[in-house]
Amino acid sequence: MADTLRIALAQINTTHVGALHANADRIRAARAEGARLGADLVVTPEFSVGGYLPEDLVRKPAYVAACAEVIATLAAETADGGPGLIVGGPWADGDRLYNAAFLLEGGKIAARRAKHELPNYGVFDEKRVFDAGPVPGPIPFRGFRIGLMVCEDWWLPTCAETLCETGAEMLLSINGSPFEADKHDRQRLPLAVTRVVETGLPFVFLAQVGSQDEIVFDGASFVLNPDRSLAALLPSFAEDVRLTEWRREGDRLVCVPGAVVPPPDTLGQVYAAMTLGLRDYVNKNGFPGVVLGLSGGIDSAISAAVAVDALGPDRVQAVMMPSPYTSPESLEDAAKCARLLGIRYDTIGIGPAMDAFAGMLAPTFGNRPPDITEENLQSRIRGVTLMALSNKFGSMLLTTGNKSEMSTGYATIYGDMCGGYSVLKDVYKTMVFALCRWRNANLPAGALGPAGAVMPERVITKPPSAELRPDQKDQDSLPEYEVLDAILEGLIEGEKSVDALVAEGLDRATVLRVWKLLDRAEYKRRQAPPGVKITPRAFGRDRRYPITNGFTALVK
Ligand SMILES: Nc1ncnc2c1ncn2[C@@H]1O[C@H](COP(=O)(O)OP(=O)(O)OC[C@H]2O[C@@H]([n+]3cccc(C(=O)O)c3)[C@H](O)[C@@H]2O)[C@@H](O)[C@H]1O
Ligand SMILES: Nc1ncnc2c1ncn2[C@@H]1O[C@H](COP(=O)(O)OP(=O)(O)OP(=O)(O)O)[C@@H](O)[C@H]1O
Ligand SMILES: NC(=O)CC[C@H](N)C(=O)O
Repeated sequence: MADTLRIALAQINTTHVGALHANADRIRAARAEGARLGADLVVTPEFSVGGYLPEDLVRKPAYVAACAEVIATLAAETADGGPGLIVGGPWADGDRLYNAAFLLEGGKIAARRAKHELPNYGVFDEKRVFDAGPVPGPIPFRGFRIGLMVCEDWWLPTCAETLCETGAEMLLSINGSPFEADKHDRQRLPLAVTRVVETGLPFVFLAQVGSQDEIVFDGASFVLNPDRSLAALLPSFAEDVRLTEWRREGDRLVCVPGAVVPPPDTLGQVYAAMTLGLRDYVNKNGFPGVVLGLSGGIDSAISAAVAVDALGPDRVQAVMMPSPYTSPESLEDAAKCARLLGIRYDTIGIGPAMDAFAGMLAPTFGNRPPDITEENLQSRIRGVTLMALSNKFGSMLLTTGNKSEMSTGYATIYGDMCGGYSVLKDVYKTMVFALCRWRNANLPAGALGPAGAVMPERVITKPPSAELRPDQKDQDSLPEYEVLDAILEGLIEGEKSVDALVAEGLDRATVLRVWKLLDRAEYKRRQAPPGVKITPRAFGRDRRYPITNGFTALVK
């Protein structure tokens, strides 16, 4: 009986959903690296061939057939005597379609395991497109019995328990686990410890890294030994192919302890997720870079910083678009921020367009006094201008609204909401302030931007203002951000009642006002660009509310 097994954990960015040949090349490179390290088995993440999350793409028979072809090719390549290979992808079996793991060994598909537990909550809808496989049994591999599971399988006890009872020597899960701040400490590690305690088996969590539309995969793969000690923790937000060595000790399989790379602190994780999300979105969709409006305010400053760290200064263009209400401080701060970041900075005044619209609309508006209409026009003129630059130069427009604004509708639809992607969509304003301070004090790993402060201090300390009329401040229209964000978190992430929030010390009238703002802004969010998921309840797939909602009027 063999006593040593070497498993390479390929924590890779499988290029993107549907890019099967590029994904296969990435898998091949990981297998070659595993072979170089002396691996017997190379493990790649959930749906590594097809790209994760495939959503309704799996309903296309052509996609499923193409995946099967690529998997067959990869299987044939394992006739070379090198390591076995675990990949993920769709498996059409008669009229059933599974999310499956495939063991490729000796030139063929040696085993398949269909995902048994299909996640159908949060961002997931797997019951809609996949059939559930049977509870898995262990797979024999070179003298060892491996308990292979596909992601959600290990989040519930049944599969691990059955694998243990049927003789598995280790639990090995391949994952596509979406990032949420602190998910490793808060959820994955404690749950993995539970599975180890329940079964007495070592546990491997092999995760993918990268981003697909709104979802970031943060990596942080790990191995737990039967005594619950952490034998390996791979980096967060970066690819890695790590060799793990397994030995039989009595009747147990144990992993030789290796490097443990803890995830960054919470702000570091959120910043890294925003950076990876934007980088992969822009690169996978083939944009040369991004353009954004730089107002001298905090939201556009941090968005620009993330863009520079994601793409490098040469791929980011900032545009200041002053109106008669733009303060000299904003002009100075925007220019200084662009200088600190080393990005191209253009100035395009919007006064002429404001005058043109005022003249065009005057006969129809008659003697109605100026109001929010004229404010929104400024925002829309900026949106049209930025989209013109995007059309002309091919860069994607980066939109800058944060979660506090998206929650309350404090943004102009077809105005500052214009754009292709957002890094702040799921970040509350209070966290925006903290992230700015964090970035000015830290150079994130892998960042393409400069070290040191990249946002002028005044951008962080001055009161937020949209500058759409003289002396306007956000707090003329909204509660203080500390109060607003506490209420929003309670209503959105907590689904709390008005009474529960009042019992926590919040003012009833303010809570009611925010509740109504939140409900009424649903129509804006449905038309908002996608953005990086950071919290357990991001707008979009994670939180699906009706637009037409009569319950709002009943809330007291
Ligand atoms: N249920 C519904 N379904 C579909 N459409 C609906 C709708 N309710 C209103 N609408 C439409 O939406 C329009 C109102 O929305 P919109 O035009 O956006 O305008 P509105 O929401 O009234 O105003 C925009 C708000 O955002 C603030 N703002 C603007 C720009 C930047 C910033 C900032 O600091 O970041 C803040 C601004 O001060 C103001 O409070 C209506 O005129 C109507 O056309
Ligand atoms: N004068 C300006 N020049 C360039 N872009 C602007 C200008 N004013 C607003 N924008 C764009 O519109 C977005 C919304 O701006 P606004 O100042 O109204 O609100 P904000 O949410 O406080 O954002 P910020 O903190 O970036 O100012 C900005 O982030 C920026 O991208
Ligand atoms: N892809 C999956 O099955 C992932 C589901 C799992 N609960 C997670 O969030 O990590």
